[in-house]
Amino acid sequence: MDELKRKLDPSVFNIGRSQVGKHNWVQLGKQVSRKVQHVKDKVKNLLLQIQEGMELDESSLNSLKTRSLIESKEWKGYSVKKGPNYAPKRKKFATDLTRENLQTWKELQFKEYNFNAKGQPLDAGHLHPLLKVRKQLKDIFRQMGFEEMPTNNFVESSFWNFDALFQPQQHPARDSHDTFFLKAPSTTRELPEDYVERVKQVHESGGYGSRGYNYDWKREEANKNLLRTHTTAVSSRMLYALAKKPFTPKKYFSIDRVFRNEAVDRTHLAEFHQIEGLVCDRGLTLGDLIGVLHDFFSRLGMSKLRFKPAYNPYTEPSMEIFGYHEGLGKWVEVGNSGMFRPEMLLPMGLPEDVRVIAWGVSLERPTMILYGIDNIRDLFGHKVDLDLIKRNAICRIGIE
Ligand SMILES: N[C@@H](Cc1ccccc1)C(=O)O
Repeated sequence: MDELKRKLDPSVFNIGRSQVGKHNWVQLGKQVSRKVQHVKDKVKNLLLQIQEGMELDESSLNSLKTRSLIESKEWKGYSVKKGPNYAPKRKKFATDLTRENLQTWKELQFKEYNFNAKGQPLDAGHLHPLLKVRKQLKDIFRQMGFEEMPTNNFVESSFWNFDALFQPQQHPARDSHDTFFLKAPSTTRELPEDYVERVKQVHESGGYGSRGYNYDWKREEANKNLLRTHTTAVSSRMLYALAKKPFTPKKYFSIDRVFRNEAVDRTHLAEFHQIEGLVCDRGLTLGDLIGVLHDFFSRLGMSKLRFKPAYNPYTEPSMEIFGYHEGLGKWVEVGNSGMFRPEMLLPMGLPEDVRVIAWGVSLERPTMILYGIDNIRDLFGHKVDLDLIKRNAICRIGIE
């Protein structure tokens, strides 16, 4: 024993000693003598079996594990088999109802429609919402028999913008708070002299049944150039031109830009667009104005209107217009209107029984309501939101 212990590695000696005792392979005494001829190395055989990939019973595995001769590992594998729709070539489904496909439909398999698929985004130019709404308004005016007035002059004289409209020269709207006056050219080149004289008269001392304003009317004030503050300046020029010819009834409209020296905020810009309509005919009454407004606004989708007495220097009576907005479910202020004063029409030379009914609306307001825009600066001006123009749907005015 002592000799064996010296010769062998201690771990081998220990295992051997416990195994020979357990299996009774040798006689242990003073002398060590063999008791069996053959010893089967069971452990070696088990390890060889594992190496070959054979499956072992639980107790063998456990005995190997406790001796740290093996360790267990896990891995995942997949097996791939042919499925029920297996085909060696990709099948092409028919997608269109063409003549050929219809002739051979029995042999074909049609692709199912995907109703959830989104359409291709259109990569194209887009009209600005103001242009879309302006187009619809122009159509409405034309359907109602209105002619468009020429509005291609942003620069106007104070005379046509204010004086001809019986707006007194000390009116607060005329001072530089609300009006942009021009530096160059600062004054207008010519005005119709005889008409200017009649306007001066009616401002200073009245006439045509009016008392006038009783102040010193100054020509220099009337000559001053400005950026027109309203398109009613265009209406005054058109009515004057109309008065020079034998009278014919007219219906005029315009949609164009106006300028006001205002603090810019969510609802105000220093330049915006006005929609102007007027009807000029003999014997018109306030009832005609209300009737035309109902016709006009119901074509815009507002058939419920309310009127509130108001004041304009050039109209009497004057009315603010409120419309019930079905979409918003509330009353909104939509414009201003009135019948032009005799002090304005008679100096022009229009026949005495001719009346003019007129109204003005901003273009931005209905556009903002239609497109759900709450900041006017997203719509117009240098901060305009170009994405908003791309994203916008087509909105139709009118619900009738
Ligand atoms: N000119 C007015 C609108 C209006 C036009 C015609 C008649 C009466 C009022 C404005 O600027 O608000």
